[in-house]
Amino acid sequence: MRRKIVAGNWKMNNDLSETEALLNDLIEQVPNTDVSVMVAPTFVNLFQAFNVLKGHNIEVIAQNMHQEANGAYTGEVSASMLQSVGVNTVILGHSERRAYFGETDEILAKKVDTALANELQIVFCFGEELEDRKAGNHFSVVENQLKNALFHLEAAHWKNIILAYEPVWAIGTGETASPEQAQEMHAFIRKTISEKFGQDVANELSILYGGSVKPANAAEIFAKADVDGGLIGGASLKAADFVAIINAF
Ligand SMILES: O=C[C@H](O)COP(=O)(O)O
Repeated sequence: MRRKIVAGNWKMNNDLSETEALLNDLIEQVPNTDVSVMVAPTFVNLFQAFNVLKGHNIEVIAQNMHQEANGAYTGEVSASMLQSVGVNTVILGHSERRAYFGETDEILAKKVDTALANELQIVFCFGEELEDRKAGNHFSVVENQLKNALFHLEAAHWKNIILAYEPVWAIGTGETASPEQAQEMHAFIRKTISEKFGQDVANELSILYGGSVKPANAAEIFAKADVDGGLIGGASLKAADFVAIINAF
């Protein structure tokens, strides 16, 4: 059985008191559910997020990490630093990291290796830009992103990987991929993984959709056979909206 997951990526939002307030709202409102619920606050609030959520069924995850173990990388955070505050899961490859911070497939392949070597689970993000889709190149772009960053892995590694397909044109724009577009791409991704790593890996792999998921559209996206949940940006910043998305399963 594949895991159903709803993860909130808070991006660079919420200071300490806002973080505490939103987490307390989530404690009150998140239902008992078979959906794995995750939230990704900014680095400086991870430690306090664990304190606030102690004993509650919401996982605190990180938005990023550096590929090196330690050293002279001013402003960066390592895998072992994340682990030392209790983090077990890290988002890698978000399109904003790729676009604004120059994260290439090659860097991401290294980050993936470092995360796995440190026994972190990965939410690996990828997705095409609008020009790619308009040109009809979206499948090959996605396939290359997967190949370049993940195809050097072994089948056994995949128990620690969650994929998040996020078409860049749908992130923060209010424009969502249609449920059919999401399903078509998710099925392609599962087939691609199956061909390389085998049917068992593909069957167990959770593939999330991200890009303007809201309470109004979550149910029809999550209803699709190969969509196992969502990576939620803007709508994860309001407890009521995030909880409505969890309840959309
Ligand atoms: O990580 C989340 C995605 O970038 C989606 O963001 P969004 O829901 O604000 O479009």
